[in-house]
Amino acid sequence: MTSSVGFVGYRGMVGSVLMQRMQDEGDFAHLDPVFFSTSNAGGNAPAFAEGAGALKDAYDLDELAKLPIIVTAQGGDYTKAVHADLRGRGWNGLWIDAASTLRMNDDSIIVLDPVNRNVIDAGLANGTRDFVGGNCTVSCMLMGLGGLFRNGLVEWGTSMTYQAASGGGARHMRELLTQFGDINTAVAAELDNPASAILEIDRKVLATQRGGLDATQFGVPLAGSLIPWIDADLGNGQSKEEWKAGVETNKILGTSAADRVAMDGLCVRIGAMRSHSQALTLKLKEDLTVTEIERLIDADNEWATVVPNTKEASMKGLTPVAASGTLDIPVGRIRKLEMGPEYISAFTVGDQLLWGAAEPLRRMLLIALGRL
Ligand SMILES: NC(=O)C1=CN([C@@H]2O[C@H](COP(=O)(O)OP(=O)(O)OC[C@H]3O[C@@H](n4cnc5c(N)ncnc54)[C@H](OP(=O)(O)O)[C@@H]3O)[C@@H](O)[C@H]2O)C=CC1
Ligand SMILES: N[C@@H](CC(=O)OP(=O)(O)O)C(=O)O
Repeated sequence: MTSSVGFVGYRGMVGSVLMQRMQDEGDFAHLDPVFFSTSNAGGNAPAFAEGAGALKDAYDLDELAKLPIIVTAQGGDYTKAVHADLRGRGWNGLWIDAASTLRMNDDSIIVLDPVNRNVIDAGLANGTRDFVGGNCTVSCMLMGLGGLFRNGLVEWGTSMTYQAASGGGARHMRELLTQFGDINTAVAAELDNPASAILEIDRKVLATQRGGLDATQFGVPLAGSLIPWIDADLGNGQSKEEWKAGVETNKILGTSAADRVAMDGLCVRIGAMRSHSQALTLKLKEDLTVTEIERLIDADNEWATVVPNTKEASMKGLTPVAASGTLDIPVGRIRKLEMGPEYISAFTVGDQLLWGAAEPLRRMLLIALGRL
């Protein structure tokens, strides 16, 4: 007996990665998918879902309410527009969502089952119906460093992020590539001539960045530069992305107020395509050896992988290029800092469309279906 599952946002960036993972793992054999669209109701369901019928209107509450499980990667505006009304009319199904809208509600759980399966199971048993994927940097950090956090070894931490263009969505990725291309075009003749002066090339690049690039999505040029602010301005000097590090980490871990781990830092957009990186400083509660720290990280889950703290291994295995498209979460640059024996550094990279977005949703669906 299979369960019907509604999918909203299946063709967006997170939704596409989710669909691909579900096809790769054969998940559709265990459910009857119903696809929804906000823009093309009546159109064809995706080709991979043979027999799924026409796309339904994602704003049609009657259609949504027929389903025991809805998975959405459509975005926060959609969640705001539909979720409360659906609940308001008595719908008691499971809502599995990629957007941040419901994350910090008391009656929702942030899903990252390799880290908080106990919280998810308890929630299901106690009647929780809203399960939300975490912020991408938070989820990737906890997948990598779960061995330290879950053993209660972290007193506080800072996370300085290097976030890829894909965190903004498909149009942001296209804009970054277009900017790189336009910069290259502006100095193509000089690059072809080995005798041309590098300062002249640099001057032309800067002039193009300052006046000749389309920056509609990011607001300012990203190619050859960076943007030290992600998400909304909270008005207290902190960005919303930075705020999420503290509140979401503690909610996922289910820490009590007394055990709260202070997490804060600066979130920065860089010109990587996909995969978020972060440099961490952690104050541990104990003076552990680096060997013991590495053992705890490696042992925590099957995806966290310690990269030896050498130049060669770091350059090869600890980059967005190495991590993108994989479920691996490499963690490297682990060493004691000058500040004292409990202070360590670490650097981790994770594909924020996989563990940072689609994979926790996919696994929550499998848990709900009793398959994980
Ligand atoms: N990007 C990321 O790294 C992460 C994103 N999230 C969250 O996931 C949610 C979805 O994000 P994301 O997938 O990036 O959003 P996208 O903008 O890629 O997709 C969202 C929706 O846009 C519509 N759409 C309009 N034009 C197109 C087009 N040309 N191609 C594809 N879809 C189109 C689709 O709806 P329709 O088919 O109905 O027209 C689609 O479902 C957001 O809430 C985001 O915050 C969470 C973690 C990480
Ligand atoms: N804000 C993230 C992506 C994202 O969608 O995060 P959230 O799900 O917390 O809104 C980024 O831009 O890299």
